[in-house]
Amino acid sequence: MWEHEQLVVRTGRRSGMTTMVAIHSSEAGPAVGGCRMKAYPTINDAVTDVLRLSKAMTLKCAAAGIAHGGAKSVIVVDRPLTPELRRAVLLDHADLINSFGGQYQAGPDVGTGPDDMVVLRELTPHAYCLPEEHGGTGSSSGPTARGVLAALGAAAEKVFGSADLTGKKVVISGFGSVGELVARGLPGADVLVSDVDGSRRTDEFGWVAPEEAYTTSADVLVPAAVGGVLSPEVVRALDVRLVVGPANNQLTDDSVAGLLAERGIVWVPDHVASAGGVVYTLAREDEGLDHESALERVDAIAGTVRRLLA
Ligand SMILES: NC(=O)c1ccc[n+]([C@@H]2O[C@H](COP(=O)([O-])OP(=O)(O)OC[C@H]3O[C@@H](n4cnc5c(N)ncnc54)[C@H](O)[C@@H]3O)[C@@H](O)[C@H]2O)c1
Repeated sequence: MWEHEQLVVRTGRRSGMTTMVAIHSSEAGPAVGGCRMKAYPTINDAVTDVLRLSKAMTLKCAAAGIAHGGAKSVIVVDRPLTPELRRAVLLDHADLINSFGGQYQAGPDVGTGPDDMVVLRELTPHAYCLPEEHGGTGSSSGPTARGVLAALGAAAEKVFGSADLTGKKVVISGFGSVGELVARGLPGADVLVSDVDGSRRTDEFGWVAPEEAYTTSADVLVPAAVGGVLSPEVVRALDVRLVVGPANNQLTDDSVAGLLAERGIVWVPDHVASAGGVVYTLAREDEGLDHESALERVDAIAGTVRRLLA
């Protein structure tokens, strides 16, 4: 059954490139979600991604108690991006965002950042996370990592009897902006990191080859790269007690949650664990809260995880 409110796919008049917006739900309020800029094998793959990601945003806002619905947008990269072409496709995308009259509000996601939001803002007011010098709150990676750490601590209380992960072995798959901050937020833990980009390797943390990240024996696994990583086959091979991380849509389908439970592995749903960024950004940019008060909202993810696991 079609459960989304809208999907609009458009060819940009400046760039000739395809961009799209999916609004899953605006029942709870204007729909929010990041703008992903990425190459896809086919347009259908991009459509599938934007539909799944927009639904995850509805769940994320609902679980975090935010009065917003869920949406997502995608810019399909189909050729090498020069700075001029990047700007052209962002302006095309801004036109598309504007056509929703505020029912879709965009932020950065994989492939885009605060500077891209500045370009969107030239044509639409509906863009969050501009750099601080432009009046925004910048990258949401910090608050997202903080929310993951809050979720991790609460889940560790349940699984290991203590939120303190000192001495516990933690594998982080995806040593990007969030993964790195999560790694740094676990002093005392035996942290191993993994990334398809070998240049991310550092002496600061142990290293696991990306193809071994999901089979390495550990206490905790943190998916912090891409979605669709927990398939039935992968779950059968997991050798951890707890999975919690920021990557959106970690399960290949909902039934995998049952397999995790059968194996006695506690999994914190990604739409709960990864909400720190959107919680913080909306608290600051919509409600005008100061930094510390917005971080308190992020830390409240721990309470949500405790209730969920109870
Ligand atoms: N940044 C945020 O505020 C935020 C908020 C919510 C959810 N998320 C999700 O969290 C995840 C990480 O976000 P980020 O901002 O750190 O992204 P990022 O692009 O900075 O980092 C992702 C890292 O994963 C690596 N990677 C890609 N494919 C991989 C694979 N198959 N195995 C191992 N490593 C791989 C990349 O090389 C990169 O270093 C993404 O799924 C994102 O959608 C991020």
